[in-house]
Amino acid sequence: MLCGIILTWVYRSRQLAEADGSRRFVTLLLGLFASEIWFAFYWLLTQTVRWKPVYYYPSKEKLSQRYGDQLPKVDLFVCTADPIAEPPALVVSTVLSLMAYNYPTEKLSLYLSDDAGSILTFYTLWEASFFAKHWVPFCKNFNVEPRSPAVFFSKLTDAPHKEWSLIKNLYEEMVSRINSVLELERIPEELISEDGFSRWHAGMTSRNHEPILKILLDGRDPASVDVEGNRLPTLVYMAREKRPEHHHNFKAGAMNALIRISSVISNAPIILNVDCDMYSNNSDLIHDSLCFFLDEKEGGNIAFVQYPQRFDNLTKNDLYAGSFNVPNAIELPGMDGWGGSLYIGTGCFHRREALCGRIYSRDYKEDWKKGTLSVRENASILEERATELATCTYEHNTPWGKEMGLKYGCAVEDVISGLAIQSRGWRSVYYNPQNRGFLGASPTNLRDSLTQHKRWGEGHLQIAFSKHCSLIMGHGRINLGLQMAYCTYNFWSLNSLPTFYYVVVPPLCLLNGVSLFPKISSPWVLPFAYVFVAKNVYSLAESLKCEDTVLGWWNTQRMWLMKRIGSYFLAVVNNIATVLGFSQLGFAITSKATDDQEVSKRYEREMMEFGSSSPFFTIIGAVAVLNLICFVYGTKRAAVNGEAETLMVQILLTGVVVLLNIPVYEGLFLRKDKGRLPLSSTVASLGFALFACLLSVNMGTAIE
Ligand SMILES: O=c1ccn([C@@H]2O[C@H](COP(=O)(O)OP(=O)(O)O[C@H]3O[C@H](CO)[C@@H](O)[C@H](O)[C@H]3O)[C@@H](O)[C@H]2O)c(=O)[nH]1
Ligand SMILES: [Mn+2]
Repeated sequence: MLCGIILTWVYRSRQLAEADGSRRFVTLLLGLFASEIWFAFYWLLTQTVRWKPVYYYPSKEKLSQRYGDQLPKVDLFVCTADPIAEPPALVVSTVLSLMAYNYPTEKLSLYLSDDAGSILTFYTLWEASFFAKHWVPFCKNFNVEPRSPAVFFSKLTDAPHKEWSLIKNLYEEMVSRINSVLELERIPEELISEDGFSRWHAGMTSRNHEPILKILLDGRDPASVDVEGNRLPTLVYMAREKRPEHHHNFKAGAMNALIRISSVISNAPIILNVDCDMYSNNSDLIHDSLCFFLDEKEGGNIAFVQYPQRFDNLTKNDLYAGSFNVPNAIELPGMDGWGGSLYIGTGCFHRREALCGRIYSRDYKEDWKKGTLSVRENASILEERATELATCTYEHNTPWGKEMGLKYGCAVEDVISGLAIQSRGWRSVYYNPQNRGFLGASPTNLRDSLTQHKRWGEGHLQIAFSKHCSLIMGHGRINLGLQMAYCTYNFWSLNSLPTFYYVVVPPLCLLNGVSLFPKISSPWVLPFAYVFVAKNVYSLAESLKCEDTVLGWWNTQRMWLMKRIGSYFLAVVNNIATVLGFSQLGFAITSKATDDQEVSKRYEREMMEFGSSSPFFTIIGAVAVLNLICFVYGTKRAAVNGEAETLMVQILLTGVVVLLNIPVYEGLFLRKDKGRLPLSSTVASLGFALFACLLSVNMGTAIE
């Protein structure tokens, strides 16, 4: 590959040297050359995450033999932020899947952070605290898998035994109560004055309210037991204080508040954090994860154990490339070979001390008994003490959000915080078990998917151009391989500009008969062809090895194009706007709810869902139309003027872009259903594409 790449550079240099006269042509070539140099550089970066992957096989039997009942306490954090975008029934299932872990219940405490500060979410958790009394023993007695009731009951339709129907009924009744409360946007009259509920009052909004903290189940209370008389895990609801004049720092703010309040209630040395849309798919995960931390030889410097983000709502050919199969199976283990994977925000077990900013040192000994000796305090006194830690002003003039907890001010708070932890001397582990640790919901329409990638692209770019860049912050602290591996993600967005250039300039030149590549009969075409074919065959083989389908790989290529010219391009624009002070950091929550039957049907049939207008679609549509026009007229022109030999590479290149964009043409011109591109996008795309073509015709004559 490297030889091929270098040969293409040789060709470009000679082409530049020979380009006599036309400055415009030289400029065009320089742009192309710069793009190619970038692609080569980026390709090189992606080799670092393929160099030496590491795979783990923990042995939980040995763990049990060695530690018996001396295992540490574990705190479980779940974040939710919006009862509309994140349906409470989903949140409850996530919560229950964690409460039912095969782990001594008295050692587990679950904390739910509700950034909406919604009484509806509180009601949901209150319901869950009752249902848990049936669910937890049921799971353990019948070895239920997975332990998310929503998923478990949706998998089996015929009752295998009486108990099953009984619990299923209880579950369905609970969900219907939750849903009717949501519909009415009001909790039942008789609950209003109950403890907990009474903390809500008129005038409270999600952006303006005092801190609310309620221990719904107190694990230390002998009366807090399930239907069989066994202790239940502690269950805590938290809505940190929100005031319009204080920035709340999105999920990072929520996580830091959770770290603090849990430190006075249970203070477990290990923290698991998951997003509300990710249930645990394996009830033995805690044991697996502890194998890493408690390993006597290797465990001492491990700060976090990250599981991959996997999804159970993907279609067969993964239309929106949401599976991340290749990163999950190859790139993240590849990072591990250099000292640890990224922290990706959910499905991650942390060492509390490392998360709180401790610098690693060889003689540090973890106190695994931490939190177990807490003095028996009255729950309401505990609540009061913890509430003070969830106020807006608590963090003022403290290291929270900087050296302590998750970092603030970045759209990928997880990645930047993980890098900071590694730069403090800790290592991380990436563990991708066969039976998939956590399962979540991936975006089910193009717009959501591109929006999510825009947020990520923005965050990563922000890291790349700050003092937190892995090459700066990591310099001398983490392995050079790991610094480079971080760059493959941090530089995502920078791919947008060269890609844009590559899908706009060569087609326009084709339209005008300007040849940018070697003749198809020249031997110089070989390195170009080799690099293109080898890169794609390799990526296809890799994809297939990671359980993608061929069509799935093709869809991934399309999504790469769309992400680069849509999400990443706007991420670059937005970053510049933020630097100039025109824009502010945001966190667009990914919607997890679709109740539109038609939309779901189209998703199942893998029809691209455009739906509403968005700047993404204007860009994507314009590029697609432009390539189509250039392909049709350029090919015709080449045939008529006998220029096929000199223009063939551009015809092929434009042809590939046209093929990738077939669903876009359908959405623009052919489809009639509601998922098609809106008329405004069609008009705008046509307008921009035609404008660019006309403009180029003028310039083309200038070059000739
Ligand atoms: O102000 C906020 C905004 C979001 N969240 C929570 O953050 C989580 C992630 O939000 P989601 O809308 O699902 O975004 P994703 O793009 O799916 O999140 C991915 O990317 C984020 C960083 O951009 C990481 O924090 C996540 O862990 C990772 O799954 C959810 O549980 C939200 O409830 C909050 O708690 N407070
Ligand atoms: Mn999510």
